[in-house]
Amino acid sequence: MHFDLREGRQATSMPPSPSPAPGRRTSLDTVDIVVLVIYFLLILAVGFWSMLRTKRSTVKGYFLAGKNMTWWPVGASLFASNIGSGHFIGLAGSGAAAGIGAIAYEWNGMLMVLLLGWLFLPIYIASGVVTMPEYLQKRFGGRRTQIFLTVLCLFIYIFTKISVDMYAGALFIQLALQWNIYIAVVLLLSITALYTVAGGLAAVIYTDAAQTVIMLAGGLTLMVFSFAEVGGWDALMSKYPNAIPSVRVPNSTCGIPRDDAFHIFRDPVNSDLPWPGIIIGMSIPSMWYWCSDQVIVQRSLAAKTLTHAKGGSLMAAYLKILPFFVIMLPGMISRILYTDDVACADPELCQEICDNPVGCSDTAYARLVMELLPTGLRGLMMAVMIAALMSSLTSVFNSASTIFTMDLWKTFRTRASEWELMIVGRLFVLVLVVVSVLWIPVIQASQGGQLFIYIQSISTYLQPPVSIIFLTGCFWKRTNEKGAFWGLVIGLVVGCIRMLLDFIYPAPQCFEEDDRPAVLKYVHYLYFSMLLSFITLFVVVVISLATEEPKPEQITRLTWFTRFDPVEPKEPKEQVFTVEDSTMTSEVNSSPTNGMGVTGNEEENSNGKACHHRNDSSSSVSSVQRTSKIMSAFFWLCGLERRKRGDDAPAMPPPLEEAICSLEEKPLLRRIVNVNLLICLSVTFFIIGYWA
Ligand SMILES: O[C@H]1[C@H](O)[C@@H](O)[C@H](O)[C@@H](O)[C@@H]1O
Ligand code: NA
Repeated sequence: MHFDLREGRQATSMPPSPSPAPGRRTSLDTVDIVVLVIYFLLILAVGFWSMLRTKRSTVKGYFLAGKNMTWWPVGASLFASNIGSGHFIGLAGSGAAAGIGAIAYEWNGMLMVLLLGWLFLPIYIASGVVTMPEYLQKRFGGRRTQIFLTVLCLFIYIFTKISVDMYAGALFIQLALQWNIYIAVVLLLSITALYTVAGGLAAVIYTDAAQTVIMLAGGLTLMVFSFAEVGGWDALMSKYPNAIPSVRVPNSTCGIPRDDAFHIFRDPVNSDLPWPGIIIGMSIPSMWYWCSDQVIVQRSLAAKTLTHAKGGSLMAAYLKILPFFVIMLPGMISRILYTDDVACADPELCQEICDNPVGCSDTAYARLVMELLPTGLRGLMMAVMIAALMSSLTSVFNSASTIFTMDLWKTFRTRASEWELMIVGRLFVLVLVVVSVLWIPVIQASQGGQLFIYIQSISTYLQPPVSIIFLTGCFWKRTNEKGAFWGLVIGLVVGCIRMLLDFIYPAPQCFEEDDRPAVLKYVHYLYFSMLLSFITLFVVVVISLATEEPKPEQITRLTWFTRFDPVEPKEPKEQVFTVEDSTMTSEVNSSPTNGMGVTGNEEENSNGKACHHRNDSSSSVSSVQRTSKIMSAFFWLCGLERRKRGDDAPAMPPPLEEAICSLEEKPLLRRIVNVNLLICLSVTFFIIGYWA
């Protein structure tokens, strides 16, 4: 039995290569479908298991499953949220096109995820925030920085995460099965929707762990097959430089592999990834990704204790060694095996082969899957791709709708009911999806040859100003609201100008003259990242110093140096809650004895001071009890509610993970993670040094 949904035009233009590969399969067999079905059942099972599991434990609001997370689900979830289909397609494609250079992004991430655990997370925990825009709100006061950041984040998600992963996933399906790309997108989206509904948001972290296992199992299998096919490690090293396509543009270097293919650090002036840019220019956007973005930080905040969060960081860092072996090297092997197609260097030929005149290197991974793997394993790889895609999309959707409802909607509609928030959160995901699908043609047109480079260059234009704001906010007490806000605004204007220019003047192909404006021609995007960071930093520092000092409550427990400060009483307007007692109502505030939340059942933090939490949705707790049974069942299914008979769990996610503000760590465990930090850092520097 064969499942064939080929697009006519595609199919006819398909056998383009001089020697049409005879054994090339373009559809899945029954066995593959069976494997896929088993995969879905497994994920659903894990989803339900974790829903039930979290349901039986304490009921402290929707995300509180998170407060019990140990290091391994946290680490796996960090990894799974990070590595998406964009990485599988993009990293392999960049490997095929330009060698190992782009792996610097992954290995740089290893350092940044450690930085999160050891430097940034303690501050976020101490501050008791749940979202990153909320941190800025507390640290700087006012609303405009918070709102600005939220909107910006949502744009970044659309441009660099959602649309890219959807495009890559669809591209994979299209290449593998020759389905129409839009059928593929719709299919992927419905699967993700199904999964989100059935698995529920509470289950995201555990299913992420399962997705990680599948991604690694499938990826490693393909790696073994590709190394076997090419003839092992030495064959890869010796054959790659000779993987030159037979048809090339005459008198050009097009199609010839780079000399520095096996080096990460490349010429500072004439290369595709200049080394000073790799060291500094890459670290700043990467710091946004790992240390100040909701998608990642939310996972770490879900850890039981600071030590477990650090353990999660360590695990994610170790896992991030793997994409090099599992994705990038196979991509390079693909170029050796299918040189004429994957490394095509003639625009017309490329157009025929993969519908893209600029190049076909991004087909590298899919090509391996379809040519090398036996029936059954191709189904597994399909599952891998879907796992990569879904584990990233669900995390992004989750975080995006969290910040949209909490940091935007609630700011403008302070009296919004649970219902309203719930509907808004859901609808918003829909909006995100639609906008992202609309963006896909732009990616298709503008990615040039390498999808991975598209992701990273867009990131470079939007993320550095945010990193600088968080960096200065966390580590320089003098930073104030005006400095931060204007730094962000000016930095972004500069970044957006460059981004627009990039869209207007696409990079020339290898045989074309570079007649772009000088800012594009001479300032590599990694250098631009350095420049942009510097401009932002300059604005932040100058304006902060020229204006008034931040108030004490904007510093206490909100910077590195003040993270152990005693908890200050909150402003009386704000409802103060203890962790245990989520049913307290507004009377709390009028009662002088416990109005500040200093009651017996509070956690002690490392100073022996009480730590309290704000619960935003407290006012509607009672209305929840009135919700009908059918609706609760519906909510439960949608992952909107986690409800135990007799409990008054709020019906809506927004209580979120209650902040864990204790920085306490057990001395022994602390020593263990610290020793591991040293080991992990040594490993990181070793591999980077080895491939330098
Ligand atoms: O996986 C990488 C992402 O694709 C990049 O955008 C990040 O900047 C980098 O840190 C990550 O390691
Ligand atoms: Na993923």
